[in-house]
Amino acid sequence: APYPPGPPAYPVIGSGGAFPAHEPQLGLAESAKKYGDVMYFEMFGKPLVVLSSLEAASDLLEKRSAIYSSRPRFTVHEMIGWTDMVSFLPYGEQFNKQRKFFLHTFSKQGCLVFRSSQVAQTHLLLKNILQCPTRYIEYLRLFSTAIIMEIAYGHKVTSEDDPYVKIAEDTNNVLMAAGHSLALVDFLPWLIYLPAWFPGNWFARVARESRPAIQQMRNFPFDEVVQRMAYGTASPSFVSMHIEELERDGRASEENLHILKVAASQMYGAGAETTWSTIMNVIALLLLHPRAQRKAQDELDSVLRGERMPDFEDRKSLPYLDALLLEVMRLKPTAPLGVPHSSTADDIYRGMFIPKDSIVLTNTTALAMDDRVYRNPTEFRPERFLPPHAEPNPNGIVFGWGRRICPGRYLADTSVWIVMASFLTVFEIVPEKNRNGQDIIPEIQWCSGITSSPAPFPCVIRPRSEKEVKLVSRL
Ligand code: HEM
Repeated sequence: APYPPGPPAYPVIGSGGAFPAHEPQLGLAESAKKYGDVMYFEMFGKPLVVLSSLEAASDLLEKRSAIYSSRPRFTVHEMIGWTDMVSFLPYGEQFNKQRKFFLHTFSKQGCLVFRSSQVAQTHLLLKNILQCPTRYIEYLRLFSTAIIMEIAYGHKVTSEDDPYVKIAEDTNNVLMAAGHSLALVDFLPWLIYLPAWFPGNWFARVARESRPAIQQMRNFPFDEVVQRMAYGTASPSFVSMHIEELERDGRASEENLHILKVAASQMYGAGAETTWSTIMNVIALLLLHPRAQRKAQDELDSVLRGERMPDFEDRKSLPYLDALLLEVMRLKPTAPLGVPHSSTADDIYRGMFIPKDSIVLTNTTALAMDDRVYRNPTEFRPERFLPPHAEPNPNGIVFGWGRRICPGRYLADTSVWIVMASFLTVFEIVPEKNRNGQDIIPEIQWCSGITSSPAPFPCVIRPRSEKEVKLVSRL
């Protein structure tokens, strides 16, 4: 069978030259109009397949997940020394062992244990923003870090001076420096043999400088939990709950404790930036869509009046807010080009040959913009997810697919839901004014890497009225 259609390949570079370097999700969505929803690139001899429809993503990554659930090699991350974390691991025994820790703890039901931490951190967030609304971006960052640290290690972060915040910042710097997706060196692995001073060999420097931060992130919080458990002062957390379970089952071997340590250290990298970016995307789009903001607030006001009861286990108990969050996540997917999967066997799909070891990218941006699935897809319209419309839930677009689907999705979803329900009850997001008293409606730019979030934009966050100020002061 022939390969899927794609740009022409040339000697050595293959079709690598046609792969867009900047905001690839946009260029690839354009190419898909020409080549179709399953596109083939030969990148310096390596097969790369780009999926651009819900149907193809679901057919391959879900229905044939036995083949499409591995990961490609992430060379830079390998050099840093953290590819033993679940999100980088190829499909196999190590992967299953580590992922099991997540599935167990963060199932829909399992997440309920962490609900009180999510609510307490949200209250702290509201108080912080009330005191200094202009710093809302930093406070949201603190919130996203604090939630993860509390859930992973039972450590309560209450201020920006906390040592766990420093660890988180250092880790984030590593993530930013290394990127979280594919780099040229993944296709040309011999580049790693170039000396560190060689122009363009940034990865050797990043790897060298990152290692101490990674060791600190892995060891310090984990060792603290072990110590607190020995003193009997540990709060329940992902780590303490699993150590207890391993000890109870007689499986607390050095190897299993190491796997747990690695899994816990992954939570920050996978969960903090993504949660923060998603909340920032909501705030940016609500600034641009005041009517939607007002509608969500009307719904929340009906809760305060006692006419409606929100149910933590059912987001649909606030249907408009639920639809609004889905619409933000569809229109501004937090991971605009998904996270690459790779295939572990040759396959034939719709008569096309997809070779073993293909890198498989799902262009979530193209999926969200598919007008066969979403009517007027570029339009911001939460109502598309409400009866009688009920367009498909963009879950795959947001959280990925099959055996690699984000295991933190229920936790992340409720964090975003609780924060936005609370935030919109108390605050409003309004444009800044110019000297003539007119609203400044900013042209928001979205920075895109592995996650996409708005570049800083002018806006004002303020309490909706004195009543809300009192409400927050009483929390
Ligand atoms: C709104 C926030 C979040 C978003 C948008 C998000 C999105 C994603 C996406 C797109 C993937 C890749 C799925 C695939 O390869 O098909 C992923 C993987 C992952 N996420 Fe999340 N995530 C979020 C929050 C979290 C949180 C809070 C945690 C931790 C509790 C977490 C843990 C993970 C892990 C461990 C993986 C790797 C899974 C694997 O490779 O098998 N995520 N996430």
